[in-house]
Amino acid sequence: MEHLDNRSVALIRGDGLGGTSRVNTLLYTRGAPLEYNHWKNMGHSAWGYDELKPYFVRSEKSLSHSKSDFHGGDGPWENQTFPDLQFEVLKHVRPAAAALGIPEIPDINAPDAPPVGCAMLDVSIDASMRRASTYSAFLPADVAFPRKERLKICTRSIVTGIEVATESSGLRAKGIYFERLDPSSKTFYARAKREVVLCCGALGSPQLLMLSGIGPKEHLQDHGISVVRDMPGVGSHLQDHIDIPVTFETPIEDSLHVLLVQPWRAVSQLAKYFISSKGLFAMPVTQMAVFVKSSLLDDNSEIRTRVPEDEDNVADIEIKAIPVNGSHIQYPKLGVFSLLPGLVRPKSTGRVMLASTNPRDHPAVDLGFLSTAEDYAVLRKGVKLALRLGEQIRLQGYPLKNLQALEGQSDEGLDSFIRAHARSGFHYSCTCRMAPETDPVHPGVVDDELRVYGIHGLRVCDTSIFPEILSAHTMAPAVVVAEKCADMMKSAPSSGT
Ligand SMILES: Cc1cc2nc3c(=O)[nH]c(=O)nc-3n(C[C@H](O)[C@H](O)[C@H](O)COP(=O)(O)OP(=O)(O)OC[C@H]3O[C@@H](n4cnc5c(N)ncnc54)[C@H](O)[C@@H]3O)c2cc1C
Repeated sequence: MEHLDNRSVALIRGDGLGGTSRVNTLLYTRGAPLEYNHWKNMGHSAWGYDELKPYFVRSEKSLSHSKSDFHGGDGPWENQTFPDLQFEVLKHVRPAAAALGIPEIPDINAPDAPPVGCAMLDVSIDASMRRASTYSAFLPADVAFPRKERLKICTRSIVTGIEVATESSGLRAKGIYFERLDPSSKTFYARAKREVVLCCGALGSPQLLMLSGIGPKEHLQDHGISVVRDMPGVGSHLQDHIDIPVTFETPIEDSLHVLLVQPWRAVSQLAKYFISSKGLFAMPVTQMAVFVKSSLLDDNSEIRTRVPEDEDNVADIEIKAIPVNGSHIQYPKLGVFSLLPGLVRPKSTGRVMLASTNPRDHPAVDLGFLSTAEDYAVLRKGVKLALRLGEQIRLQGYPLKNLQALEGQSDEGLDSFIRAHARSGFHYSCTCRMAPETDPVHPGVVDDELRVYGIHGLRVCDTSIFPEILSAHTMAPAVVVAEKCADMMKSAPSSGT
């Protein structure tokens, strides 16, 4: 990436039923009501917090919070907090934050959660201490099997294109082409009786649209693809959270790395998990995070005592505390603790393009990280705050050693540290954005009912439709998009849209 000293950063996606929720960190956060109300104020009247809250509640079964106006108690998707901290270093995080004037937040998903605080996070792990992926929650055997006459699931398959026909009423998606992953597979065709719904994620959905001739005309022509519909918005406005790992050495016993260095510990912990559903394998990697709104920090990342009047009261920095190495630099045999300041309201945007016309190739992704100066300013404060938290943990008597050399804390020094260590937060969004197609800067791809402009019978339903990225981890908002999409499809006329 141009602004990361031309470094590449790793991107991850889960390929399987349940998508990336099969491999992710399972943190369940929703974002602030103000952010959804911002979507609403952008003109998407059915996408404000009050309109979406019933979908959050409908899908959720919280095992840690009482059922309420905003927490679900009967939904299919379980989550819980993990207040029992198994690593000493984690026990120091809340006191360290308190010493810096950062209070505890009892529930980060409460609509009135403040923009500064330290919170135990909800994690989508079920009562049996198993991963509650969207697959296990929403497509369990008792839902899938009774529907097997009308529900066909093709695993180990890849969609290679959408068939779009020209009818008297205009363009219409008629079905999809797909292949088995086996390289010698023939091509199959599935006809859509009503609609085609793309849910290939913010990297996959624009790729498939472009492979099908729907995207920026010049880019399609460069790849020799016949243009079905010129849509400059497809793949543009890619947004992602930017994480900067700040790593520290801990005693090996006090880091998850103990499982690598002492394999017998891994075996005994695994046995403990299978026998009693307890131990390290029953714990999420991330249990807590510190949230801060950068305008409430001064240049030394001290909390200002006088809070500026600001209606946009949403944290733009999230610092995750994890007992493991969060950086791309390897520290074999060391115990590592990381604080991961993440910029969760980035201004930088990138794009998804085709690398080739082969659907099995990954798309070419430019995250566009750090293409605006504003993002640097927030990240500097995030890194300084992480260092101050580390210092406080040491002041409490914990033997924490800095692992990365950071020459002073000048803007130049911090910026080069940020460039050298930035990594993806894996929250890719907005590449088929819900926005007017005529938006002069970032043209939209879908309307408020997630229908692709100018093509009947085609919707997109994943994080690519976000009009703007949220400060939340993106899995719970993706589920809400899916819940809402299902309702809109049920109420659509049977001839399709
Ligand atoms: C390592 C990691 C950790 C994360 N941790 C968290 C977390 O703790 N909390 C959180 O909220 N979010 C987290 N996320 C992000 C979250 O998982 C995603 O935002 C969310 O899963 C996005 O949902 P989606 O439906 O938009 O896309 P996905 O879940 O990515 O699903 C899209 C699916 O479509 C498939 N696909 C793509 N193209 C094709 C094709 N042509 N044919 C067939 N299938 C195709 C992909 O293989 C994928 O399985 C994490 C992500 C990663 C990578």
